[in-house]
Amino acid sequence: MSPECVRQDAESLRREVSRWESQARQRERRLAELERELLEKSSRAESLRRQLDDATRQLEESRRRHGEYVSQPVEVEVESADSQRALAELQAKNGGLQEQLSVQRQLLRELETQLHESQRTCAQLRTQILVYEGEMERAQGQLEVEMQNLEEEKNRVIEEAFIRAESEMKAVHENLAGVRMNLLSLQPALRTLTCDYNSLKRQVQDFPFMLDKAITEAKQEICQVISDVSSTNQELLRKYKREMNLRKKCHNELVRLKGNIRVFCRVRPVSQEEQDSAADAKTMLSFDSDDDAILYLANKGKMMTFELDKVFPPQATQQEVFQEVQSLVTSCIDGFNVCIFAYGQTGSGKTYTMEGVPDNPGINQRALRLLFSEVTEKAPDWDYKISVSMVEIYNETLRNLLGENPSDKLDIKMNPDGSGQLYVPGLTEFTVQSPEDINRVFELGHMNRATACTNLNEHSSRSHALLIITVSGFNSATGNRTQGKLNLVDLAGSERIGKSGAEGSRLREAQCINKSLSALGDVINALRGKHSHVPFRNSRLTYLLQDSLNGDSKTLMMVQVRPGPLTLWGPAFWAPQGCADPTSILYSPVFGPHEYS
Ligand SMILES: Nc1ncnc2c1ncn2[C@@H]1O[C@H](COP(=O)(O)OP(=O)(O)OP(=O)(O)O)[C@@H](O)[C@H]1O
Repeated sequence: MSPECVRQDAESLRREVSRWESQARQRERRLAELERELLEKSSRAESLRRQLDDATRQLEESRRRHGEYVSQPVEVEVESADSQRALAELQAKNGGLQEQLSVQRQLLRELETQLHESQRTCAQLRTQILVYEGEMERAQGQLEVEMQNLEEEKNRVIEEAFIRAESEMKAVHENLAGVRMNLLSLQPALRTLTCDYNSLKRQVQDFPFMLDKAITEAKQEICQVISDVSSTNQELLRKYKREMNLRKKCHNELVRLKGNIRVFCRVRPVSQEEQDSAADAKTMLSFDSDDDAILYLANKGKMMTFELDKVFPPQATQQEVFQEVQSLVTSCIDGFNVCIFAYGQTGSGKTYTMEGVPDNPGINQRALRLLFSEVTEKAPDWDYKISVSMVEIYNETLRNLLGENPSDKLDIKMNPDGSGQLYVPGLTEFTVQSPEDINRVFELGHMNRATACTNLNEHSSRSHALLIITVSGFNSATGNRTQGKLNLVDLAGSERIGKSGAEGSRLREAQCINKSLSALGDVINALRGKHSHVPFRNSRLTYLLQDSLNGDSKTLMMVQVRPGPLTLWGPAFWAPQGCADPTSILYSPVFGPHEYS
């Protein structure tokens, strides 16, 4: 039992005993009262008895006297009438005394009854007192036993605590001895520290003077460094401008040597459906493991070789493709206009290359993210603004995909500012400041494109989708300004009308697509051939992109190819030499094909 429990038990027993004691005291008081009452009643009974005795004595006296009178009746009768009157009075008195006696007797009986009653009560109370005393003795005995137990428990607990305290004391003494030892060994260290502290204190006192001196020296050095840096900056600025000019010259030279139009080819992987159909899966294409610019095509026992700027095999990833185009993308930060076209027949992977899929984005998103990181790196010298427009060309009609009314038709006009530049009145331009803005813009463009048609997949195959990114920069140090435009174009599918057998509105759609693709081919051929006249106005697409195809702008044609038998490939590989189809560049003297038997 814990000391706390023992203490609580003793406390409750103590309370119980005091309760019993107060009860006993009450009963003792009551007993005393009853005894006092008994005494009173006994003395009253005694006085009544005395009264009774007196009355009896008087009565006896009266009787005796009466007897005397009765024994001498004649004498009385003879003696006098007075005596007779006295006799009558005595008789009346005797009657009264008789009555009094009977009353006193009655009273005595009552008092005797009361006395008996009181004696019985007294006996009962005495018995009760004896019972109480017995109980009290028993309680006292119990209490003493409990007290004894508690005393023993207390002694045991105290003994245990004492033993514990002794062992703790011993441990504390040991610790103390260790601490004393440590203290002894620390004393020399303390002396060293005190010495160090004193010397530091002296140094701190000297510090303000030293600081003043150091600040003055540092100021002089900083002034010197600032003047050195400023002259170095001017030197660097001069070199930077010279490098920029050199870079531009080199680029122009490169463009002149290579032409500013590149052609890449991307072959998409065989889909599950195509794999299931054994005939379709048989591909006639092969690649050169040593030269990533060569594509082989087996046709009627002959091997044709196409030489392009770059060929991406089916396993090429979105990142690998983007890596090859990123220098073109960033050149718009330097003020160049750039066009990247995805060209190919329906299902060849144009949208996959340009837009990509949510978890693996294509050139559009990657280009915007790269532009963001590049312009951020150039801050704070350069301050850039990136704005975005989205346009769709369907049946030679221009639609504003970021506008409030995407079904409204837009027009292309000459800018009234006299710059000779074209512009599209009413075309919505969003300034984007973060990758989140880009996502919002793409979502809006996609939603507007979807709401304007009944079947988005079919519609997107038959319309050109353009993402136009304008990057304007201002260098606060040099005052230089730049403006470049990046046009990312997902062209409509390039099916041949004759083969598709289209009629009515489908025929008109196909004619429009062919017309605009031919116009694009004409423009590219005229630009590559450096013709004096370039027929930009022959289609909405080439007219809209005039600024971005002309001059020192850069163009990339990404020819998308779907695998499978030759019959499925469409005009990309079938266009006869000299045909206006833009893919005829594949047949140009530069790219081939070279036939081998
Ligand atoms: N490189 C690739 N890797 C994996 N899947 C691809 C690749 N290229 C295309 N695909 C898939 O092939 C299918 C057709 O591609 P996509 O829709 O991009 O073709 P498209 O040329 O844009 O067709 P359309 O002219 O009808 O718009 C899609 O399911 C696409 O996800």
